[in-house]
Amino acid sequence: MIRLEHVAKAYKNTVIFRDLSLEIPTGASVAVTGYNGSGKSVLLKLITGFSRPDSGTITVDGNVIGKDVDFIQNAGVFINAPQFMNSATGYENLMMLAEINRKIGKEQVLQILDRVKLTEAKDKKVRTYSQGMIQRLRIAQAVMEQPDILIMDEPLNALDRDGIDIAHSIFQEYIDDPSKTLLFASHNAEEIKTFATSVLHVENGTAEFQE
Ligand SMILES: Nc1ncnc2c1ncn2[C@@H]1O[C@H](COP(=O)(O)OP(=O)(O)OP(=O)(O)O)[C@@H](O)[C@H]1O
Repeated sequence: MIRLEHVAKAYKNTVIFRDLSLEIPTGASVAVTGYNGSGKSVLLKLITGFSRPDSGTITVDGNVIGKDVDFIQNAGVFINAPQFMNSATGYENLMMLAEINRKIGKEQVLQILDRVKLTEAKDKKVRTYSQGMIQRLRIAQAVMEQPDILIMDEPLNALDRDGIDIAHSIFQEYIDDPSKTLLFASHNAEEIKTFATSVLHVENGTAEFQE
Protein backbone atom coordinates (compact mmCIF):
# COMPACT_ATOMS: atom_id res chain seq x y z
CA MET A 1 0.00 0.00 0.00
CA ILE A 2 1.29 3.43 -0.98
CA ARG A 3 -0.06 6.32 1.07
CA LEU A 4 0.49 10.04 0.55
CA GLU A 5 -0.63 12.36 3.33
CA HIS A 6 -0.78 16.12 2.84
CA VAL A 7 2.11 16.12 0.41
CA ALA A 8 3.29 19.49 -0.85
CA LYS A 9 6.02 20.05 -3.43
CA ALA A 10 7.12 23.20 -5.24
CA TYR A 11 10.10 24.19 -7.34
CA LYS A 12 10.85 27.87 -6.68
CA ASN A 13 7.52 29.53 -7.40
CA THR A 14 5.97 26.62 -9.24
CA VAL A 15 3.63 24.62 -7.07
CA ILE A 16 3.48 21.03 -8.30
CA PHE A 17 1.42 19.57 -5.41
CA ARG A 18 -0.41 21.69 -2.88
CA ASP A 19 -1.90 19.24 -0.36
CA LEU A 20 -2.05 15.81 -1.86
CA SER A 21 -3.43 12.82 0.01
CA LEU A 22 -4.19 9.52 -1.65
CA GLU A 23 -3.82 5.76 -1.32
CA ILE A 24 -2.82 3.16 -3.84
CA PRO A 25 -3.73 -0.31 -2.59
CA THR A 26 -1.45 -3.31 -3.07
CA GLY A 27 -2.33 -5.11 -6.28
CA ALA A 28 -3.56 -2.01 -8.10
CA SER A 29 -2.49 -1.10 -11.59
CA VAL A 30 -2.58 2.67 -11.81
CA ALA A 31 -2.00 4.83 -14.86
CA VAL A 32 -0.78 8.32 -14.01
CA THR A 33 -2.06 10.78 -16.60
CA GLY A 34 -1.89 14.53 -17.11
CA TYR A 35 -0.59 17.21 -19.44
CA ASN A 36 3.13 17.75 -20.11
CA GLY A 37 4.61 19.38 -17.05
CA SER A 38 1.63 18.63 -14.79
CA GLY A 39 3.76 16.68 -12.31
CA LYS A 40 3.50 12.99 -13.22
CA SER A 41 7.25 12.43 -13.02
CA VAL A 42 7.49 14.47 -9.84
CA LEU A 43 4.79 12.30 -8.25
CA LEU A 44 6.63 9.10 -9.19
CA LYS A 45 9.93 10.53 -7.94
CA LEU A 46 8.33 11.47 -4.61
CA ILE A 47 6.96 7.95 -4.18
CA THR A 48 10.34 6.36 -4.98
CA GLY A 49 12.28 8.69 -2.71
CA PHE A 50 14.32 10.20 -5.58
CA SER A 51 12.76 13.51 -4.58
CA ARG A 52 11.55 14.67 -1.17
CA PRO A 53 8.29 16.48 -0.44
CA ASP A 54 8.47 19.97 1.12
CA SER A 55 5.92 18.74 3.67
CA GLY A 56 3.69 15.75 4.24
CA THR A 57 4.52 12.06 4.38
CA ILE A 58 4.76 9.20 1.93
CA THR A 59 4.49 5.70 3.34
CA VAL A 60 5.07 2.54 1.34
CA ASP A 61 4.26 -0.79 2.97
CA GLY A 62 4.59 0.79 6.41
CA ASN A 63 7.89 2.56 5.76
CA VAL A 64 7.96 6.36 5.73
CA ILE A 65 10.16 7.43 2.82
CA GLY A 66 12.99 9.67 3.99
CA LYS A 67 12.58 8.50 7.59
CA ASP A 68 12.37 4.72 7.90
CA VAL A 69 14.01 4.22 4.51
CA ASP A 70 15.81 6.54 2.08
CA PHE A 71 14.22 4.99 -0.99
CA ILE A 72 11.24 2.81 -1.73
CA GLN A 73 11.97 -0.85 -0.95
CA ASN A 74 11.26 -3.91 -3.06
CA ALA A 75 10.42 -1.79 -6.07
CA GLY A 76 11.59 -1.68 -9.65
CA VAL A 77 11.92 1.84 -10.91
CA PHE A 78 12.18 3.12 -14.45
CA ILE A 79 12.58 6.89 -14.33
CA ASN A 80 15.36 7.69 -16.79
CA ALA A 81 17.67 6.06 -14.32
CA PRO A 82 20.09 4.57 -13.70
CA GLN A 83 22.54 6.18 -16.02
CA PHE A 84 24.33 3.12 -17.25
CA MET A 85 28.10 2.96 -17.51
CA ASN A 86 28.76 3.50 -21.19
CA SER A 87 32.11 1.80 -21.16
CA ALA A 88 30.65 -1.43 -19.75
CA THR A 89 28.45 -3.92 -21.60
CA GLY A 90 24.72 -4.32 -21.00
CA TYR A 91 25.40 -7.54 -19.14
CA GLU A 92 28.10 -5.97 -16.99
CA ASN A 93 25.84 -3.05 -16.13
CA LEU A 94 23.04 -5.31 -14.92
CA MET A 95 25.48 -7.49 -12.99
CA MET A 96 26.87 -4.42 -11.20
CA LEU A 97 23.34 -3.38 -10.23
CA ALA A 98 22.46 -6.93 -9.17
CA GLU A 99 25.47 -6.88 -6.85
CA ILE A 100 23.88 -4.11 -4.78
CA ASN A 101 21.03 -6.22 -3.41
CA ARG A 102 22.50 -9.65 -4.11
CA LYS A 103 19.02 -11.03 -4.68
CA ILE A 104 19.82 -12.39 -8.11
CA GLY A 105 22.88 -13.69 -9.93
CA LYS A 106 24.25 -14.30 -13.39
CA GLU A 107 21.53 -16.72 -14.44
CA GLN A 108 18.64 -14.36 -13.74
CA VAL A 109 20.49 -11.45 -15.37
CA LEU A 110 20.96 -13.52 -18.52
CA GLN A 111 17.29 -14.54 -18.39
CA ILE A 112 16.04 -10.97 -18.21
CA LEU A 113 18.40 -9.88 -21.00
CA ASP A 114 16.84 -12.62 -23.07
CA ARG A 115 13.34 -11.53 -22.12
CA VAL A 116 14.01 -7.99 -23.42
CA LYS A 117 15.77 -9.47 -26.47
CA LEU A 118 19.20 -8.07 -25.73
CA THR A 119 20.98 -11.42 -25.70
CA GLU A 120 22.80 -10.69 -28.95
CA ALA A 121 23.84 -7.23 -27.73
CA LYS A 122 24.62 -8.20 -24.14
CA ASP A 123 28.40 -8.14 -24.63
CA LYS A 124 28.44 -4.85 -26.51
CA LYS A 125 29.27 -1.66 -24.70
CA VAL A 126 26.26 0.42 -23.74
CA ARG A 127 27.74 3.39 -25.60
CA THR A 128 26.98 1.53 -28.82
CA TYR A 129 23.31 0.94 -27.87
CA SER A 130 20.45 2.75 -29.60
CA GLN A 131 17.89 4.67 -27.52
CA GLY A 132 15.47 1.76 -27.82
CA MET A 133 18.10 -0.71 -26.64
CA ILE A 134 18.85 1.48 -23.63
CA GLN A 135 15.12 1.56 -22.87
CA ARG A 136 15.07 -2.23 -23.00
CA LEU A 137 18.03 -2.38 -20.63
CA ARG A 138 16.21 -0.01 -18.27
CA ILE A 139 13.14 -2.22 -18.33
CA ALA A 140 15.36 -5.23 -17.61
CA GLN A 141 16.98 -3.40 -14.70
CA ALA A 142 13.59 -2.42 -13.25
CA VAL A 143 12.11 -5.92 -13.30
CA MET A 144 15.10 -8.23 -12.93
CA GLU A 145 14.64 -8.74 -9.18
CA GLN A 146 10.90 -9.35 -9.62
CA PRO A 147 9.95 -6.49 -7.29
CA ASP A 148 6.52 -6.24 -5.69
CA ILE A 149 6.09 -2.69 -6.94
CA LEU A 150 6.91 -1.54 -10.45
CA ILE A 151 7.09 2.18 -11.18
CA MET A 152 7.50 3.18 -14.80
CA ASP A 153 7.70 6.71 -16.17
CA GLU A 154 6.62 6.60 -19.81
CA PRO A 155 8.53 3.41 -20.53
CA LEU A 156 7.44 3.12 -24.13
CA ASN A 157 9.25 6.17 -25.48
CA ALA A 158 11.73 5.08 -28.13
CA LEU A 159 10.59 1.46 -28.06
CA ASP A 160 9.70 -0.29 -31.30
CA ARG A 161 6.60 -2.51 -31.61
CA ASP A 162 8.49 -5.52 -30.33
CA GLY A 163 9.84 -3.57 -27.34
CA ILE A 164 6.36 -2.29 -26.54
CA ASP A 165 5.02 -5.86 -26.61
CA ILE A 166 7.75 -6.96 -24.17
CA ALA A 167 6.94 -4.08 -21.80
CA HIS A 168 3.22 -4.86 -22.03
CA SER A 169 3.74 -8.55 -21.29
CA ILE A 170 5.56 -7.46 -18.12
CA PHE A 171 2.68 -5.11 -17.28
CA GLN A 172 0.28 -8.01 -17.71
CA GLU A 173 2.19 -10.10 -15.18
CA TYR A 174 1.83 -7.32 -12.63
CA ILE A 175 -1.88 -7.04 -13.31
CA ASP A 176 -2.40 -10.79 -12.99
CA ASP A 177 -0.62 -10.99 -9.64
CA PRO A 178 -2.67 -9.49 -6.77
CA SER A 179 0.44 -9.10 -4.62
CA LYS A 180 2.09 -6.83 -7.19
CA THR A 181 1.47 -3.14 -7.76
CA LEU A 182 2.03 -1.31 -11.03
CA LEU A 183 2.25 2.44 -11.37
CA PHE A 184 2.93 3.86 -14.82
CA ALA A 185 2.82 7.32 -16.34
CA SER A 186 1.42 7.28 -19.83
CA HIS A 187 -0.02 9.46 -22.58
CA ASN A 188 -1.22 6.46 -24.56
CA ALA A 189 -5.01 6.06 -24.33
CA GLU A 190 -4.97 2.49 -25.62
CA GLU A 191 -2.31 1.43 -23.13
CA ILE A 192 -4.15 3.08 -20.25
CA LYS A 193 -7.41 1.38 -21.22
CA THR A 194 -5.77 -2.02 -21.48
CA PHE A 195 -3.47 -2.02 -18.46
CA ALA A 196 -4.83 0.33 -15.81
CA THR A 197 -7.38 -0.73 -13.24
CA SER A 198 -7.56 2.92 -12.20
CA VAL A 199 -6.42 6.26 -13.57
CA LEU A 200 -4.80 8.92 -11.43
CA HIS A 201 -5.00 12.27 -13.17
CA VAL A 202 -2.50 14.97 -12.22
CA GLU A 203 -3.61 18.56 -12.76
CA ASN A 204 -3.49 21.97 -11.08
CA GLY A 205 -1.44 20.99 -8.07
CA THR A 206 -3.32 17.85 -7.22
CA ALA A 207 -3.97 14.27 -8.38
CA GLU A 208 -7.35 12.58 -8.42
CA PHE A 209 -8.58 9.12 -9.26
CA GLN A 210 -10.95 9.25 -12.20
CA GLU A 211 -14.16 7.29 -12.40
N1 LIG B 1 14.34 19.20 -10.46
C1 LIG B 1 13.49 20.14 -10.87
N2 LIG B 1 13.77 21.45 -10.71
C2 LIG B 1 12.91 22.40 -11.10
N3 LIG B 1 11.72 22.16 -11.67
C3 LIG B 1 11.37 20.88 -11.85
C4 LIG B 1 12.23 19.81 -11.46
N4 LIG B 1 11.61 18.64 -11.77
C5 LIG B 1 10.43 18.97 -12.32
N5 LIG B 1 10.27 20.31 -12.37
C6 LIG B 1 9.09 21.03 -12.88
O1 LIG B 1 7.94 20.41 -12.34
C7 LIG B 1 6.88 20.41 -13.29
C8 LIG B 1 6.35 19.01 -13.46
O2 LIG B 1 7.32 18.24 -14.13
P1 LIG B 1 7.13 16.68 -14.46
O3 LIG B 1 8.40 16.24 -15.09
O4 LIG B 1 6.63 15.98 -13.27
O5 LIG B 1 5.97 16.73 -15.56
P2 LIG B 1 5.25 15.52 -16.29
O6 LIG B 1 3.81 15.58 -15.95
O7 LIG B 1 5.97 14.25 -16.00
O8 LIG B 1 5.46 15.95 -17.80
P3 LIG B 1 5.64 15.12 -19.18
O9 LIG B 1 4.28 14.67 -19.61
O10 LIG B 1 6.18 16.15 -20.10
O11 LIG B 1 6.61 14.00 -18.92
C9 LIG B 1 7.45 21.03 -14.57
O12 LIG B 1 7.06 22.39 -14.59
C10 LIG B 1 8.93 20.88 -14.39
O13 LIG B 1 9.61 21.93 -15.06
